[in-house]
Amino acid sequence: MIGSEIVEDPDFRAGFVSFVGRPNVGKSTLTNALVGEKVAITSSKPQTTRRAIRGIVHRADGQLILVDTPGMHRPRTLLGERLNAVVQDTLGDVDVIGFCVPADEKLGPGDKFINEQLDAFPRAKKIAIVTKIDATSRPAVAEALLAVSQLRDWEAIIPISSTSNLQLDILTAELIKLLPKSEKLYPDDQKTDEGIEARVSELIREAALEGVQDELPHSIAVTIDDMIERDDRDLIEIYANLFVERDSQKGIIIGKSGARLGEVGARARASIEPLLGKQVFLSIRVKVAKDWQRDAKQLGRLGF
Ligand SMILES: Nc1nc2c(ncn2[C@@H]2O[C@H](COP(=O)(O)OP(=O)(O)OP(=O)(O)O)[C@@H](O)[C@H]2O)c(=O)[nH]1
Repeated sequence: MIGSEIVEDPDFRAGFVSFVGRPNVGKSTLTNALVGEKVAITSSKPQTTRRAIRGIVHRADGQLILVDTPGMHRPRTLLGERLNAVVQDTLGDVDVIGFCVPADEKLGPGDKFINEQLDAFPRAKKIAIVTKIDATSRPAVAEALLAVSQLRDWEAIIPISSTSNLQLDILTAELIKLLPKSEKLYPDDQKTDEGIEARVSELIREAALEGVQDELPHSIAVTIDDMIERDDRDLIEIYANLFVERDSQKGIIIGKSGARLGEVGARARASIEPLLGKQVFLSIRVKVAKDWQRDAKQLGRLGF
């Protein structure tokens, strides 16, 4: 063979990294900030992440494959148990675990509980990430760093802010150093390996979560029936179902004369269109799946 010269860098590193931590500490926001594209959904409501989503960070010297796990918590419903099973499966084979604690809150029992769980994954190297340092004072950050340093012997402890882009490059470099030497695991232009339908349904769920009351977030699931590319126009038709658990929740989602559902659709379209690079026609049908979180058969149908 002539001329096909592939320059292999013997020092290149690649591997899997997972961020863990209590709900709402900023794991999804960090994933998105590192990848530079919206791959994981974020929300001010806890426990909005349900799937292990991968974001891929490409650097000249390495490739980080980020596995975003749901917040670890004590299970209350069957859905909770499945989420925890996802966490266990994920952490069983990552190279590095990034334990996230927010700088603007005191280290609590929830953080300690999760830190203790990490003993079950001896293979993974462990670093501590102190998140949201923009949201508090320097002394508070110092206090958070000190508190987390006392939990275990971390490979590194790195303070960051995802929203103010503080120290994210340092974190990336530090994570790459901890990965095994390996060739590239994904092509350069790939940022996630999640299917497009899964990403679209997550964006719809995110749009539906905005502004809803506390108990509702856990009750919402979205499935996609169909995505049809129109030949005659630069347009994709998306037919989605939004499931809630009770009739009363259906009313909340739809709103007066459908006003709220209209807003949800508009918000979802605004984030789906840049993802698909096309105009989107979006149909959302709201359906009731009674107590789906507790029902194994329904959970399966909704993709959990
Ligand atoms: N000020 C500030 N806020 C942040 C930062 N990172 C995340 N947040 C906010 O914290 C909230 C939770 O962020 P998420 O990324 O959804 O948290 P998570 O840990 O993924 O949450 P779960 O999916 O529930 O496990 C959101 O309102 C974010 O905007 C940060 O660096 N600074």
